[in-house]
Amino acid sequence: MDMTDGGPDLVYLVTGGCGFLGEHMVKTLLEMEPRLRELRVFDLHLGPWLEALKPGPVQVTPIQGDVTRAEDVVAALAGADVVIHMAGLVDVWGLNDPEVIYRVNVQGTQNVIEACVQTGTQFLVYTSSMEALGPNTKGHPFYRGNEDTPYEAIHTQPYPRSKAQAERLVLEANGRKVRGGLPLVTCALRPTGIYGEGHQLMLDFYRKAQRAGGWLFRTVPASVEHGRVYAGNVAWMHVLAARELGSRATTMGGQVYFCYDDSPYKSYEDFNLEILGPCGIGLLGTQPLLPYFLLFLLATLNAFLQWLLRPLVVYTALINPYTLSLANTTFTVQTDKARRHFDYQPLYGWEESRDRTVSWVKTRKGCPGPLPRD
Ligand SMILES: NC(=O)c1ccc[n+]([C@@H]2O[C@H](COP(=O)([O-])OP(=O)(O)OC[C@H]3O[C@@H](n4cnc5c(N)ncnc54)[C@H](O)[C@@H]3O)[C@@H](O)[C@H]2O)c1
Ligand SMILES: CC(C)CCC[C@@H](C)[C@H]1CC[C@H]2[C@@H]3[C@H](O)C=C4C[C@@H](O)CC[C@]4(C)[C@H]3CC[C@]12C
Repeated sequence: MDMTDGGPDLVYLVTGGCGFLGEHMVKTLLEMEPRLRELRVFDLHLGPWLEALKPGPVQVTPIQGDVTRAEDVVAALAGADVVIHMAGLVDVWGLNDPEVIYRVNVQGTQNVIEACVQTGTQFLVYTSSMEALGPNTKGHPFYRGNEDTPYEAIHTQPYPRSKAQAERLVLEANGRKVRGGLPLVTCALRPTGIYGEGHQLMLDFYRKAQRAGGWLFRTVPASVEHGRVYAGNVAWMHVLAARELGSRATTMGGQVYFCYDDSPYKSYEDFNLEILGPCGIGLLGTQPLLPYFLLFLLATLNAFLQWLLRPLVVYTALINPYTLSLANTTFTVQTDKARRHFDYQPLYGWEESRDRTVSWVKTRKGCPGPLPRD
């Protein structure tokens, strides 16, 4: 990628561009990447909001496609300079069969890599996850760690296992020769729990609290820190990583970066309260209102019901043994690797990130919507 000339001559492809993070990604690229000539938005389900972007100076090309179909990916990538690969199945609730999660998250990523090689696309930024590393099932805390902090990654669940496998594929592909003979340059970004406009789970908590008279009930000790990062900053980090991969290939190629910003270190529920508090929601209890063993029992019962009802219906509940252990294990990051390697600074400070999310929740207040994991 020629970094010297400032003209809009680059073609980007964003897979999963119509998801929660994808929408932030597409809008941030259009706003912040002046060298963009064409932005291809690839997704299984295209969002109607894309239409509003079409009259702008950058050519926005919606592509309905499936990352598990190699031919879809090759066709979408032909002639692209950069691919930001964030399509994936985010499923920690057992909604999908493990093989489906593998096919989309791992095989889909392999398809993206092979398509880069085949079409000559030289730059690939992969949206990984903190879960490629942890928390592990032993409940080991990862307290404000960085990319070099030793941690025993143990994956028993399909989603984190798939993210770890896909991340490895992406990093190992760094340096492969693409069509035309140039080396593929790859890196992976690992967001912690993302929040922001479009965060369905935040809305689910909001509506649940509304039905309970405006209250949430504490289930996780306040001392358990859970990493959170604003979607706009995660998107911005992808913009910068993609921009710099060309000129800093030796430094950045094959590297992982945690996504971080100024969002405060808090428990999962205390953080949610930062957003939902200004929307009129309170959190009851300074300690968990139910003892852990009861929550664990409930989570196990939910897992049992899921197994029992599987032949008839896919029963899912918010709390299962895995989500309970995720929420109850400290996992936070403190790092400056992205700043050192590609000059990343958050685009939005904490107050602005919070306020943007609060405003969004408020606008969604009256809107009916599904509560898929009630
Ligand atoms: N939400 C988080 O807290 C979080 C945290 C860390 C990492 N991530 C990662 O970020 C990425 C985006 O997550 P999100 O929260 O926006 O999820 P999302 O479900 O909102 O978006 C994923 C998008 O991928 C698309 N998709 C799914 N299967 C596809 C397929 N076979 N072909 C093409 N497109 C397909 C979906 O239609 C959807 O638009 C994922 O890779 C996820 O693992 C998310
Ligand atoms: C109060 C709790 C017991 C209720 C259950 C909360 C639970 C649904 C939350 C807790 C932690 C959340 C995950 C965490 O933020 C990180 C990620 C990584 C990312 O790659 C996908 C989303 C995910 C799994 C969050 C999902 C919701 C979780 C499990």
